[in-house]
Amino acid sequence: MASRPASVVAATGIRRVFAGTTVLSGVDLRIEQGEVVALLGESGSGKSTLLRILAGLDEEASGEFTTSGSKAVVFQEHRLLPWKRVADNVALGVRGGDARERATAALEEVGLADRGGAWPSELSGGQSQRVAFARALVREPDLLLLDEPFGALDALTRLKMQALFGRLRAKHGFAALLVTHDVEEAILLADRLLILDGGRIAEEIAIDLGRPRAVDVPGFADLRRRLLALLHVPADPEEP
Ligand SMILES: Nc1ncnc2c1ncn2[C@@H]1O[C@H](COP(=O)(O)OP(=O)(O)OP(=O)(O)O)[C@@H](O)[C@H]1O
Repeated sequence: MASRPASVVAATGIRRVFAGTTVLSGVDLRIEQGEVVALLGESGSGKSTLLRILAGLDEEASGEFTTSGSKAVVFQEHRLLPWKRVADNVALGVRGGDARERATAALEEVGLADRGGAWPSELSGGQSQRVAFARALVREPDLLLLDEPFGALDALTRLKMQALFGRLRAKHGFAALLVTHDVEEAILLADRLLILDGGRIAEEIAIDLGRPRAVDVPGFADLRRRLLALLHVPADPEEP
């Protein structure tokens, strides 16, 4: 019998209280190797808090969690160091004599092979976010933790970045936790959806729409409508 692949994230009973207010009251979560899980929830539901905990950036949380393999985080803002050139930003913290070559290869993968010598201030928002992805990829992560990585981009750039993410994922096979407000993005990119509500995972939905996937595949609209209802958003702007 084939053994079950190890989970890249296994968390149970994650709790986080800020100044007497319970934001996470007992989150259980597993992410399997190569699986993309989108985390949805209303504003303030604790999505970023959970992601930061899993990234190891919040030591005040309680509960148990393990992550296996290497991980990298991409935030809504690119967080590039303005005093380092693009390639140096990507290579930052990468050990080994081939760090430079690996940074160049990662930049090539995100379509910015020719911008390694540029300063971050010379890049557009979309390009900067590509660099942020290159900086994550160069670490060959088993797990990407993504906090609204396309949230600050214009709608067209966002679509291009979603396509880039799909290609990178198909090639590298990393697992990801994708925090997003965008219901369509979640359905397009994820294998499974989680809805955070009341401090817990209130709903879990496997997406069986196949790949490649587009907004017009059968089942997409129904799932979108169901998710909007779960998030208490009217599907029709004129709905009373
Ligand atoms: N460092 C902090 N100190 C105090 N309260 C915090 C802190 N970080 C988050 N919170 C509170 O925890 C709650 C959840 O915040 P979080 O940013 O995780 O929500 P979110 O679901 O990611 O929201 P959004 O979708 O608006 O980004 C909010 O009420 C927020 O004010």
